[in-house]
Amino acid sequence: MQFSANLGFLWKELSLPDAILAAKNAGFAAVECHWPYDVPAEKVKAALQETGLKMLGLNTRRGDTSAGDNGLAAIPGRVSEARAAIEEAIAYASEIGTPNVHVMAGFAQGDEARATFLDNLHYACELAAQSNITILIEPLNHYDAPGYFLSTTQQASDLIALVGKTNLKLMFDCYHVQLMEGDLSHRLEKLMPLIGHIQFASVPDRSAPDHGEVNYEYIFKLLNSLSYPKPLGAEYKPSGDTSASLGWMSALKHA
Ligand SMILES: O=C(O)C(=O)[C@H](O)CO
Ligand SMILES: [Mg+2]
Repeated sequence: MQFSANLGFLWKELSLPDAILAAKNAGFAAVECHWPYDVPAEKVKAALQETGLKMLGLNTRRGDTSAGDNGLAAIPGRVSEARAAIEEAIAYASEIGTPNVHVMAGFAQGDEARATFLDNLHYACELAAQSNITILIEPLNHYDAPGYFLSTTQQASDLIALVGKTNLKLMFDCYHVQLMEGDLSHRLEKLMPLIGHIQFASVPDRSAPDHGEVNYEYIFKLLNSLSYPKPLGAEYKPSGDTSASLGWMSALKHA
């Protein structure tokens, strides 16, 4: 198994370029991040080149976080902001060679939100295809993100079918899926053709994946048996120093 360090949570105290170096030194095969926009893309690109790591994914900007925004793409009346965020994310990803952009839906409910999200996803997929980029959508759990538009894998599968683009995929975050739906093994098997990236953390405390209600040794063995080919995203919140939280890596690498 190979792992991707999610630098939104791991080595958070370091600058993004330094966090990339730290991930390399710790033995990660790739990295991913949340919102890299405060760092010029050339600096991130230089760190990726120096380490030989790929940045597997990044997110669209969330909007005005001080006003509580958590994404824009499903919010009626904010289409031009949502599209600007999509354009910015795709341009940044394309400059640093990132293959996936997670388009964040935001807090909204109902038919108008759904229609807005579908339109914006269509727009994102067409733009992303020009740079060979995949668009990801990620169901988030109701405890951390109450009122977030996208909360289940069923909802995500329906949206993917409706948009009908081959570069629209599911971000399967085991942490969120376990909290909302459970049944991880069957869901991973069934949804495999739709999955663009997988993330993991302990459940329910979202820390290192060596305790809690999910047995990741079992899940990673299953992914191996399904020949899942890509690094798995370690997106957890270390309870202290990141480097001291990595005992799980050697234990799970050979799952
Ligand atoms: O919260 C998550 O699980 C994510 O992966 C998003 O990128 C950040 O909201
Ligand atoms: Mg996630």
